[in-house]
Amino acid sequence: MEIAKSKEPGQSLNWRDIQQMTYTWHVACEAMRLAPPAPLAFKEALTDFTFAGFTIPKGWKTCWSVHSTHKNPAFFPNPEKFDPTRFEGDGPLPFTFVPFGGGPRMCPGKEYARLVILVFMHNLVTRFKWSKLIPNDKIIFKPVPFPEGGLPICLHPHKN
Ligand code: HEM
Repeated sequence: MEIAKSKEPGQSLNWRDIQQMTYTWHVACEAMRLAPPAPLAFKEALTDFTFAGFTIPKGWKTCWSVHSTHKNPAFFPNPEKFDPTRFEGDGPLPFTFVPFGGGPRMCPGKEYARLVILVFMHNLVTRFKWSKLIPNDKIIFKPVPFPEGGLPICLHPHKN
């Protein structure tokens, strides 16, 4: 809300504002941890390797799960709890929070996605009060996250 308070009504966000929206981004990250928009991705093994006692031969197609990494209690204690403070300080260990993948083929759209998400959240919060019409609408995976009831909401514009 610091950024929202510093703006005149109708004044647009600038790049410096975006860089300072740390808490908002932590909230978005925690939402993507619990419901990763891309919950799995495919890779081809370039060499033979062993993982968790399984030998994966070169050339095999593998599927890695963002979802199970994000729910691993060794990296995210009490993993079902929505807690944006997990991202404070140094945040999660490298390659444990991977909604955009990791390594050389990491999502090239990450920064653009961050920009769009932050601008959307800023405008939603500063312009509207909103409420869910289905209070306990669940997120289901088929295989991407989807609100079971379609997440209808009621938007009430702020007075000023
Ligand atoms: C919240 C939004 C987004 C999420 C969660 C997301 C997630 C991902 C993930 C998990 C991968 C696979 C990375 C890997 O295999 O290591 C990926 C790849 C990719 N993403 Fe995104 N993405 C998002 C938005 C975007 C946007 C906005 C663009 C383009 C403007 C984009 C373009 C791509 C491309 C081209 C690849 C393939 C990269 C490659 O194979 O070298 N993504 N994304």
